Amino acid sequence: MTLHDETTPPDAAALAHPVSGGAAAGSRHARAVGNLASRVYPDGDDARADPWSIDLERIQFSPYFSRLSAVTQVVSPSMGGAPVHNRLTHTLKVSAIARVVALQLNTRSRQAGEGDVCNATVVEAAAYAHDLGHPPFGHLGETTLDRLARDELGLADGFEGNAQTYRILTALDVVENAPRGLNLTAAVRAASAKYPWAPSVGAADIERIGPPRGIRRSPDGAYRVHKYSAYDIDLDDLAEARQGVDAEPLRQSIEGAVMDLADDIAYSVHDVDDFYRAGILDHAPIAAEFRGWLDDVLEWRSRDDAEVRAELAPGAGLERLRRKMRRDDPWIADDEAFLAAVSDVDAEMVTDLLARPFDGSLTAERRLAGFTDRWIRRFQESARLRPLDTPRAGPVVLSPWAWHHVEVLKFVHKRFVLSRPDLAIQQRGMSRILARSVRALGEWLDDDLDRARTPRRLRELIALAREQYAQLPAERRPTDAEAETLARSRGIVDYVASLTDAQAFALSEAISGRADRLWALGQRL
Ligand SMILES: Nc1ccn([C@H]2C[C@H](O)[C@@H](COP(=O)(O)OP(=O)(O)OP(=O)(O)O)O2)c(=O)n1
Repeated sequence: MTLHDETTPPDAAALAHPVSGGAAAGSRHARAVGNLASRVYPDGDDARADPWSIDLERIQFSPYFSRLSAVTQVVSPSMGGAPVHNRLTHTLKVSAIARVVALQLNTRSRQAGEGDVCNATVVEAAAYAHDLGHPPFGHLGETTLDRLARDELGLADGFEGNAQTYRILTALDVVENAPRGLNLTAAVRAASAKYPWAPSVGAADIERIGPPRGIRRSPDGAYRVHKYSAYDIDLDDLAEARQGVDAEPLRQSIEGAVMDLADDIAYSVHDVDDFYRAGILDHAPIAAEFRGWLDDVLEWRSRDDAEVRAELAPGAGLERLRRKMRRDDPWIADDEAFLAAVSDVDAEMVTDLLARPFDGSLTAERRLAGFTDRWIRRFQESARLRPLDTPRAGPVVLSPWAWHHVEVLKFVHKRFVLSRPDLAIQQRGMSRILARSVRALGEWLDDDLDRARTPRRLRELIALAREQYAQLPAERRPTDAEAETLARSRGIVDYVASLTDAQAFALSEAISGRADRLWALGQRL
């Protein structure tokens, strides 16, 4: 069985389903365009070109965007060795994929006699923006900064890469004619919010539709908000942006949903590419895992959960994945689709690709390019509009078949790359580097005798956060003393989060007394 069966275009009836708040798909932009294009501050630039292209340009010209070339995707680009994706090369691919998905959705909609369903330039802008908030060292940096923010700095809304993206767009980055942020349109800001809520989202709001992806109910009944696109001080900006798009509470806009699935498509394929090239994806253990599951599908399905959780034999990882998908996403999980996905990945990736180690030859390059092109195209073509019948999915989704294939590819990466102890040990070191920098900056700010020499940018970031806390509505505004502490904390986190991997290394070493790192931070300090 192959993916091809399931990449047929969605039918006209599917396209006519209500999306984002019940509007007929084709009428959405025509009706709301005034609000979609609104900016927080008056902006002379809008006379120059269409507002979405202006936003796209602002993001592409941002120093936060250039910085992504020196930020970890999975492993740090500053480590040398085999070339791997960094957050910039990843972003470029997400945006190329997202644009094609958007255009395909529009073409099919027009063929079905409807208008466009999404704005391709807004989709592209959101894709360019989507990872701006990734801190040094990628996900590891995100977890470390979140822990430090909550446990040591008193920030109840922690640190989250998506929320940091939104903060950069709307508060930290600058354009000439606005006091803060890039002054983007409501449509682009809303589309950049993959998880359109803050950690303070109320249980009643969650219960209205059920917990979306990024929010989980824990055994004590409370909701844990793992992913979110706004900190408390940026929430009003997000709420205002979302008034301009007709997305329901806790639901992505159509353009945001396209960006989200393009992200999944991009990394599920290019992570395999990176680690196959680097010689990290060993054929034998991966083939054993796939064979171990495929040779005993019925037997695996019949075993009880506790047994499978403890099982070490090859195949157990895939079985745990199957159970997790059924548990978390019963609206789409399907045993036949899972079996097809494991069989296809086994045939096309494990047997065709990994069995022959990458040797740098043009033949190997062609084989890899064929694999990448084929899978990206299938996934792209499978994207379709979906009625809002589950809180776990946005208004645009991958087909069930493509979704299972993406999940199996991600599994290979998680199981055979991310869980390696050699990667883990290095990440533990990087975590220490960030913790050292955060603590040392805090001590410096507390040093009455030397505070005046702290970096000007750090003090400006603190002042910005202080101003934002002071502008919160009375019922959410902290006291002046609390705001002072919170602003200091948010400023430190903003400062460290916007370093590149190499700058984070240099800061930590310089602050620990390594004399040869004196100029390594450049103008940053
Ligand atoms: N513990 C982890 C988790 C993920 N990754 C890598 C694998 C992918 O290349 C990329 C995925 O992370 P993204 O931030 O791009 O996307 P997600 O969809 O996982 O998260 P989010 O929705 O928060 O963007 O990061 C990693 O190195 N370590």
